[in-house]
Amino acid sequence: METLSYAFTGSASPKLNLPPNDSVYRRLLGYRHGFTPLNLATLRSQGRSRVFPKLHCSQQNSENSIDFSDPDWKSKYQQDFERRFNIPHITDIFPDALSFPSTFCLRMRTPINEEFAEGYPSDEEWHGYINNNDRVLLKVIHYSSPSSAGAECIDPNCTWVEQWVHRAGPREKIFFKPEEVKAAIVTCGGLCPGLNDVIRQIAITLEIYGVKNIVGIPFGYRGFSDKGLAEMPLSRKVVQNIHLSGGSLLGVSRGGPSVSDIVTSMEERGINMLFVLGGNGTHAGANAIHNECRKRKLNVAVVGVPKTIDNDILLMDKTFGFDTAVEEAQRAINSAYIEAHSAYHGIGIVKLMGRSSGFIAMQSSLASGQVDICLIPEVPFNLHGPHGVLRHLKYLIETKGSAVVCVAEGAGQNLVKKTNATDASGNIVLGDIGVYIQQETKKCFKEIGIPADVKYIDPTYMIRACRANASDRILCTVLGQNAVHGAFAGYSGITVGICNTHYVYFPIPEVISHPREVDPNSRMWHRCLTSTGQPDFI
Ligand SMILES: Nc1ncnc2c1ncn2[C@@H]1O[C@H](COP(=O)(O)OP(=O)(O)O)[C@@H](O)[C@H]1O
Ligand SMILES: O=P(O)(O)OC[C@H]1O[C@](O)(COP(=O)(O)O)[C@@H](O)[C@@H]1O
Ligand SMILES: [Mg+2]
Repeated sequence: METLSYAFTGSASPKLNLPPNDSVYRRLLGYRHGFTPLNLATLRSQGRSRVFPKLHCSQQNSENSIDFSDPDWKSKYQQDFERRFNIPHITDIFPDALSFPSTFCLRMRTPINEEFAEGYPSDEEWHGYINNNDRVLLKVIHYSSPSSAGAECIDPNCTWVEQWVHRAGPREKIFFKPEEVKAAIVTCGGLCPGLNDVIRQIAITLEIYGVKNIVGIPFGYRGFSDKGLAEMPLSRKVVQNIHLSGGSLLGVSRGGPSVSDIVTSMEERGINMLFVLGGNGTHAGANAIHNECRKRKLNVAVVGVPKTIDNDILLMDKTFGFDTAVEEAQRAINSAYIEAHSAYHGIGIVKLMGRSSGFIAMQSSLASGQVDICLIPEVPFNLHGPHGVLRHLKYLIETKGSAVVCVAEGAGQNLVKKTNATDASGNIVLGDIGVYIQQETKKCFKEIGIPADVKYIDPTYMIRACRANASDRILCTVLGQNAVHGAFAGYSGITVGICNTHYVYFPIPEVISHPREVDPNSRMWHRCLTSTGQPDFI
């Protein structure tokens, strides 16, 4: 568990040992999913039971909390936030590192064929660069009370505290000479629509800066150690059309060599810019690679691009591929609906991805308007019993004649047999909740003597393998370009993201301290419930 010792010294430079991010803090204070003691009491007094608060009251001791009676608590919190969200820069370890005018020309030239002996062209009069002090507001809602839906509060009064993160984009000064760069791109974890778009944009943008040595590392981190896997040279020509198909040009994998072996391999290959496309696990690896490079005093930029179909990375509006997944899931849900609707007492069950977060299931259910029951990992449910899913299915069959269930793969894991297995990356292999619900539904309707025609659809890999839709492609394009801008600007140990529709750089640890989850007290989840019309299943 994260350390929570808040030592408000009142000195000019307070040493606050704050938790890695707000939601962790909220969790530990019992504010998980926005349920402060206050709003829980309010909701209960209103007789609203659609809440599943888990208050960890035992953790709410004085040692674990900010001293809100300190008149300076807010500015201390902000100072500490500033420190946490500071993005590591090359000058942290090489204070004398030289910078150069950017070769990324806002007025398009062709630096690819230029010699730089005369110095670099600069467009500093153009006002098109990002200033290092440009910031984007992280939270944009001022909740007037902790009882507001989805409230994210720092103190019991839900005081407004501005929290800023760094704006992404090209800087006027760069810290790498393009002709000295060897850039590598690696894609890790599971597939996700848009991987090729990001690879493409990174390669293209690197070329615009004037980099000639660009390679792809095959099959994830494994490609650093497996001698049989050769680097893939990349250029605009090679990547020109790769976005037209799904998957990853470079291949993906789970597991692989140790961080130390990866960095040794990077040294041997002369890689000084590494672009890492992956989810929580990959980013943990990227951050460890960044730290190891610093330990070895290597002048290397490690920049992540969050890739997860599950949309489970903290603090971002969304991750690329998620919109495409939701769109593709419509086909499966619609098929389930047609099958169910056309059958006598038809029940369609669709399982969608989402290891620990139900974003795909929630958004797909909302988008389709055809789902009667949406089940996600964040909201516990009973299958059997008077308030269980099966009882509601019986009601739906009796009243509507058919029903559609959309279940996230990580939902109801307490109901299925544990596999005790892990994949090569150490992720727990989940029990199959979709198959379990299918079997129990068939059994239940047989027992109660009501005919039911149950059809089960598992479209998971079809959704993951497709190419990105137009909106995801734009997101991939901007993220890929910003990753390159971040590396040239001398940042490392960072990842790119979209935050309140603006593009930003985050320090990696802040976005991966735990998987982002659907907040059962959020307006979005309540909208989903309004749309499906489902009751609580507890
Ligand atoms: N804590 C970690 N430290 C270093 N590398 C990690 C860590 N967790 C996972 N990895 C590596 O990151 C890669 C992808 O991780 P995985 O969890 O499979 O996918 P994702 O990045 O999509 O979450 C794997 O090669 C795995 O070995
Ligand atoms: O079959 P695989 O390759 O292990 O992938 C399954 C996993 O992929 C995911 O869609 C995404 O996981 P990652 O973000 O770790 O790639 C999970 O929801 C799912 O459990
Ligand atoms: Mg993972």
